[in-house]
Amino acid sequence: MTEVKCGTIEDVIYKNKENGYTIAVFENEEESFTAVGYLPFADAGRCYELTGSWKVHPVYGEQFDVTEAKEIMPTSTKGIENFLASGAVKGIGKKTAILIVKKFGLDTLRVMEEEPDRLSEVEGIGEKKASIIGEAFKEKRAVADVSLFLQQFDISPGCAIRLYREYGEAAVDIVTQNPYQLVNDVYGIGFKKADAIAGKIGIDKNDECRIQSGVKFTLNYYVGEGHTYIPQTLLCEKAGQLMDVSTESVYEVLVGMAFEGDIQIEILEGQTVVFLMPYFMAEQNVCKRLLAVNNASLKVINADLDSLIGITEKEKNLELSQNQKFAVKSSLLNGVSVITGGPGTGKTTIINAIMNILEHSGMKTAIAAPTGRAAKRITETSGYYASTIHRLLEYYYSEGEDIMRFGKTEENPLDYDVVIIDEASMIDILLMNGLMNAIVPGTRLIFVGDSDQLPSVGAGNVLRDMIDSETIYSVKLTEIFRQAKESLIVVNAHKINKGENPDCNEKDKDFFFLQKNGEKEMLATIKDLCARRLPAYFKDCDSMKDMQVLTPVRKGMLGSINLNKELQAVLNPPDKDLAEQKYGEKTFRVNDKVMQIKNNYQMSWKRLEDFTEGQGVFNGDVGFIDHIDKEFNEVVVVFDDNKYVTYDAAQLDELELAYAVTVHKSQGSEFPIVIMPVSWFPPVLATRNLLYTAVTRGKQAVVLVGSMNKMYAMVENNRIMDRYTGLKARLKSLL
Ligand SMILES: Nc1ncnc2c1ncn2[C@@H]1O[C@H](COP(=O)(O)OP(=O)(O)OP(=O)(O)O)[C@@H](O)[C@H]1O
Repeated sequence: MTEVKCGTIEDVIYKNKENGYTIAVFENEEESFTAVGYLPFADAGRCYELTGSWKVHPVYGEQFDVTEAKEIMPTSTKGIENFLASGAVKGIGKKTAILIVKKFGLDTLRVMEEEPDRLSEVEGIGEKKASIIGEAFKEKRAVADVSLFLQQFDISPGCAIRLYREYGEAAVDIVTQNPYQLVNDVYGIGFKKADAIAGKIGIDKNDECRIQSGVKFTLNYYVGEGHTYIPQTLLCEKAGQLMDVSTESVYEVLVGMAFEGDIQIEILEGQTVVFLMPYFMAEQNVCKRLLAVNNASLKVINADLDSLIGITEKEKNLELSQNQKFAVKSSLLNGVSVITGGPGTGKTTIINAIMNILEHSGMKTAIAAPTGRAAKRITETSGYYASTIHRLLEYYYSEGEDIMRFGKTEENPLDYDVVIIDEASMIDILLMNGLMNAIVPGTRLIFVGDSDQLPSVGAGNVLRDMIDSETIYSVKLTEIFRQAKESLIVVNAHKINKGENPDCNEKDKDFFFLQKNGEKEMLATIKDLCARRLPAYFKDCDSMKDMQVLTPVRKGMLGSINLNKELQAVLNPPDKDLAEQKYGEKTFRVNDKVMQIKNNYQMSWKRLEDFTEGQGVFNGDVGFIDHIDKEFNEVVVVFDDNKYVTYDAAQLDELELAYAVTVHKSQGSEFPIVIMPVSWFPPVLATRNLLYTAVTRGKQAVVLVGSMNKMYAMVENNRIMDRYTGLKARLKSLL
């Protein structure tokens, strides 16, 4: 029989933060009881009106099974104090809760809602904090209403906050009118979730909005896998399967979508293919501009190149090989050029030589790389300042449009005679598009990178496509120089790349293999290496900063998720002095090594030493938790260059532990010591390419742990995931 009960949470026994499923002990004036169900934001001290019925659990006995839960405001002073002390309102912790209730008593919640300024009458609360608390309370009340309504669609409290932040009061209307809109607007809601909501609302399977959304979802899925387009037949088949509709229904909707400008249907090399519009525009534009820059006449260097190379060799006290000289010359003689090579083949040396020559020639030059870490490394190894490509292009967050934009554009281009882009294998097509927009013909554009690395995380295969098109001048460096040859990491990387097995465990060398059987033993060894053996051996190395565990996968015992949990337990165990903040299954603790997992151009950072401020935290940025403010439920992370970034509780889904990261995420970064498990991994991932990328991340030592045979299998597995990208064909056709 359905009943309605009110009560205050005494104790939370279990809470799934993702979906709000909770088991909690409630109390009211008459009884104490256990309730089970979806309770938004459940915490001790909060009051609810529960609708449900009594059930008898075979083990735990009688429980109140909740079908609907509505948070209500407490009515006693003790209740208000407990509610505020629960962390329900940002900015109020236990101590402040007591002081506020002491001041305003039963009038507390009204004051917070109607006269938040008056909170500054409480000791320790300034005007700014009063305003933060007022805003937070307002948002809390509104989110509670939205969340209550969205419970029926299994939308988690965390998602409800994001929905409210995106749509404000209109959230409920948008969810019920076109849930598919959420897929585009709200991080964390994908097609499947929107489709489940639509199912509950009763939207028809063949509804046009549904199919359009399914098509976009499928295209986005392929973009996420690195493709810029997908063959039309494959798209119809996959989207049809996803939505359980016929391929014909998908095909019919495609035409309308193309008409609306959401997608582009094109015949590429004899095949009908479909692009999401931004990727089509980017490919076309990149192609057109690359050719324009390549064919433009260049500012003349007023000296003989051979003699400039001679001067540089003298000044730098080195003799460039024939191939290196050739690379230097061709990069200065062509509008666009590419220099590739594996580790130790002299890419940095060539950048240095080119920079030296350009300085002598009075050319204005910029060096940039796709990631902050790569840019920092170039500055450290070459001595020339390098920025990220984003910074070079003066990115900013455009508040009104809610997107990231570049300040450097076709109308306001970069003012350099030469632009050198290092780690070019990591540039995806959208970033390349931004770059090409800002380059005027007449600029020399030099791409340097290792085309055998894994391709960019984002869609496209820009570097390889430029090389394979044979329209851009490319030089491949193959010689490994003496100093580099002393490193087994370098020698083995080249062996792996050629399909040969690496040499391991040579005395006084830097490439080690620890043979271990079974995943449990591998995991135990990795933990022991990080916590004890490696710090004891490499005395100068910091196990948090200088060692990096890499893994091919996210899931499983040796996946990054589990490795992080296990490594956190040994490298930064719980301690009464280290504050913690939970998010779903994750626990963040002060000192933890963490990684930002999506580009967030809006997120603000502050540098304490010079009070500079800016916006933008990027996918792959690694930092450490500096402190956790329990009163504000905020986690403060310090990233490279002492940039402090504050995450509120709802933003913690953008953060992951980073004791272990996937090899894909590690691209462009280098670490003194790299440790990687080698077990059975899915063949699409356990490739030569991936092993090569992982090994080349290590500078001082690479330690592989697991099965030697599995490593040999990876070397054998020369499967390169082909990406559907059109840049190569476009470049060829325009030539
Ligand atoms: N022409 C040369 N003569 C002698 N030594 C050279 C020459 N070119 C490069 N080297 C040396 O080879 C080593 C590797 O060169 P460099 O660091 O430029 O390669 P890289 O391709 O940038 O390597 P990585 O990708 O690993 O950073 C360095 O010690 C460098 O001094």
